[in-house]
Amino acid sequence: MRVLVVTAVAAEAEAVAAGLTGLVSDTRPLPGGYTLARHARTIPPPGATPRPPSAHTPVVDVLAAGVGPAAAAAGTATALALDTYDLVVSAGIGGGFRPHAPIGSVVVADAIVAADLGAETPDGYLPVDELGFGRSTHRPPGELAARIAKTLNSLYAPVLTVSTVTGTAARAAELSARHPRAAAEAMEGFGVAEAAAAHALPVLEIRAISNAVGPRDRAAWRIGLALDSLRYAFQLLTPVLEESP
Ligand SMILES: O=C(O)c1cccc(C(=O)CC[C@H]2O[C@@H](n3cnc4c(=O)[nH]cnc43)[C@H](O)[C@@H]2O)c1
Repeated sequence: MRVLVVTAVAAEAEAVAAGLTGLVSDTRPLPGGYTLARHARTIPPPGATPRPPSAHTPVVDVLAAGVGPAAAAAGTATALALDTYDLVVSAGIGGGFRPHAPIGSVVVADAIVAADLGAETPDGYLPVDELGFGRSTHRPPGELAARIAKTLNSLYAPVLTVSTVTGTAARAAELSARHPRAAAEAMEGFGVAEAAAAHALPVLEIRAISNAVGPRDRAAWRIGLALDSLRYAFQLLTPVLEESP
């Protein structure tokens, strides 16, 4: 498979890259000031037939596109316009909804939901699809996403995309009431998914939980632990990502 993994920041991209065991990496600049790290197996595993590199050689490209859905969409669309891929993955750290997703756990999205793309009304929130302006949910390919969740022994549940990090119990309760199965929130998945959809490509989202969704408590963040979980997730996923599409 040719896979594009999009993270927000360099530390997440480095954790993904560190997990891609056995793959050799190089970096290349993209227009817009992005740097793409390409990971590929240059020496075939024992028993595999050596083939010259082609547009179908399995690669895992990793791009840190910036924080938030707009930066994620712009970076993803730039990379997708310049090369051929079979799969796009939004990956990084995220907030976990209690009690489903404890710190250090991993969530694979069964739905990627724009949770604040809509309108407030006196009768409550209306998502953008109910306003008639598009969509607020992307569905990852069920069989692959479920298999990856099983490989990672992770939660398989909706991941919300927000432009503002939740920082109060009231907002966490509101989001949970609207999306009772949601296990995580982050800021990029929906942007990555919109760009993937524009290129007719399947999309996954994988989040390692660094903090609980709720009242702001910066001291309780465990970014190192979440990055470790992210690295280990991609270590387990390397053989899956190298499979034929
Ligand atoms: O200073 C704060 O209180 C604060 C709280 C949460 C997140 C931030 C960030 O600037 C990180 C955003 C970055 O990390 C992902 N992320 C991690 N946890 C969450 C979360 O609970 N809600 C939303 N996004 C989260 C996100 O995808 C961004 O890439 C600062």
